[in-house]
Amino acid sequence: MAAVQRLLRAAASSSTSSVAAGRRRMATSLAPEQVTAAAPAFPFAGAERRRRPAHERNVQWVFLGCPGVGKGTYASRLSRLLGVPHIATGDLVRDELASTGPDAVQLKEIVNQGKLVSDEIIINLLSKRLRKGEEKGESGFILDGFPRTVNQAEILDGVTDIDMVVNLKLREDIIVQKCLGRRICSQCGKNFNLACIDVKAENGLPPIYMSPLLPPNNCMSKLLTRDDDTEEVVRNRLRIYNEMSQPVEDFYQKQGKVLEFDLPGGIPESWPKLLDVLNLEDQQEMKLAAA
Ligand SMILES: Nc1ncnc2c1ncn2[C@@H]1O[C@H](COP(=O)(O)OP(=O)(O)O)[C@@H](O)[C@H]1O
Repeated sequence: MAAVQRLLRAAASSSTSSVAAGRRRMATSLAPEQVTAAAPAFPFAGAERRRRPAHERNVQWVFLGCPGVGKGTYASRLSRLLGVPHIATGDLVRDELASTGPDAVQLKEIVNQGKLVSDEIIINLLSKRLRKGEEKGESGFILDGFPRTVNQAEILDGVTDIDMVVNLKLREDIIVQKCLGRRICSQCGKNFNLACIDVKAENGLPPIYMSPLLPPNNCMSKLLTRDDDTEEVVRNRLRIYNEMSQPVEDFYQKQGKVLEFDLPGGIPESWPKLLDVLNLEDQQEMKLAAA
């Protein structure tokens, strides 16, 4: 069964607080003889056997980090380098908001307060995106913004293998400045950042310089700020991240899959270092040589 169908089945049971709860509910809804005879040990037990081994597919990575840390930037660069889709659940939510879909109004309210949308909605959006990709022959992925709760991480674990989790880190005061500088071009859809971060070394912390990511002239007059990039909402998103998503880091730490990466600065400083720790410098050189 395709990963998408497994995820959709997981979404159907994700309205409970956890996969374990879904498993218990499934067992208790069955007659006792069915529990022993028919109930699988895990709702996706068949899926376990059909997982594709890593050597038969492309990488399946997750990017973690506070809102605004730069997950999108690095995940999309790596996805181009490795030839895998970069799937950002925030983008899926924004696409849904821009649509006239049935969830759009309810979603807008949640997102504009910096809150998380329900696991059920997000998993449905992700499943749809994965299904489209599978139809096009995509293999592997870099997930950005998912999972954000332990429940989402458990569901993902139930349907597919995650090879590695890259956890990007940056000081919170810098993250707030970066979020407030974010702009998106209403015409081409590209992301830019007007903030120039120049923090001196203090209290034993290294200096950090991040140059702005300025748009070309033709985008300049079409820049929009996301409705959820006000200081109040950004701080709320960070608070929610610390509460809900910090445990996701612990979840993957226990599996020994986390690569911690402290961003040393902007893209020029961080990108080569990230390639170095991921052992991807050769890949980058090959790609440049082929270009
Ligand atoms: N995995 C998820 N679970 C729940 N809500 C999500 C998830 N991913 C995105 N969202 C919703 O979309 C909004 C924007 O997400 P995103 O673009 O990832 O934020 P940021 O760029 O600030 O990290 C979030 O504030 C949240 O409301």
